Amino acid sequence: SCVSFILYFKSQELIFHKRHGVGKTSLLVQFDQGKFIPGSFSATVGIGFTNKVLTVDELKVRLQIWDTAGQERFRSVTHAYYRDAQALLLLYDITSRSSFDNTRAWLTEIHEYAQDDVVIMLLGNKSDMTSARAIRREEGEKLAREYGVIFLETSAKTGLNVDEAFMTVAKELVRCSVQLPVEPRFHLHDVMQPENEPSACCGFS
Ligand SMILES: Nc1nc2c(ncn2[C@@H]2O[C@H](COP(=O)(O)OP(=O)(O)OP(=O)(O)O)[C@@H](O)[C@H]2O)c(=O)[nH]1
Repeated sequence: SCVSFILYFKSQELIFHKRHGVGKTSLLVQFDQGKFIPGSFSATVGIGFTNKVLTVDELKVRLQIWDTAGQERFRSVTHAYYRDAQALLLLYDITSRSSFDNTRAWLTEIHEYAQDDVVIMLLGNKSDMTSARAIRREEGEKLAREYGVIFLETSAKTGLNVDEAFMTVAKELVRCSVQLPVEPRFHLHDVMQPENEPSACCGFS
């Protein structure tokens, strides 16, 4: 048995027209290939995606991860993808205050465009760059708490929490889809028993 989910991966960073990528592509490469390829990724243009299959409680979960351009000029393109995504990964760079400030704006925006039961994860990337850190871990945790979303600090370079981040999202997606009592979006009842207690895990709390 296999279930599929669409993940939408987003970051945004524009400083005086100079691009400072927060590491989306690097994080996906680390997740996909288990290695860090430094430097020189060409800026993501438009939208690309990676497919990964994870196993959650013996259930195969296919994640279709859409890597989207952070740049403002692609906004109208990327808005269309909010609606289809079951999970949103919002990435900021712990060495960049502006990338962190942007996440608050997205969290508000998501309310408007995303499905109500979307799983949201906030990720603070480049956690290996301790001497350049501009955002304390507690600030990330606080923002995540405020919006009721999951939070982790990651490093595409060292691989810290990279697998954990996607595994956490996959588990949450399975848990949330199992809990839909009336019209399950995924027919999981053959393989898993629905839990009795509904929880506020899905979507904004
Ligand atoms: N030290 C460190 N550097 C990183 C990390 N992740 C990415 N980088 C570096 O940051 C720069 C930008 O990374 P990209 O992966 O291209 O960023 P991006 O978010 O995909 O950029 P766009 O697709 O244009 O939005 C590159 O020089 C990477 O090598 C990390 O976890 N630690």
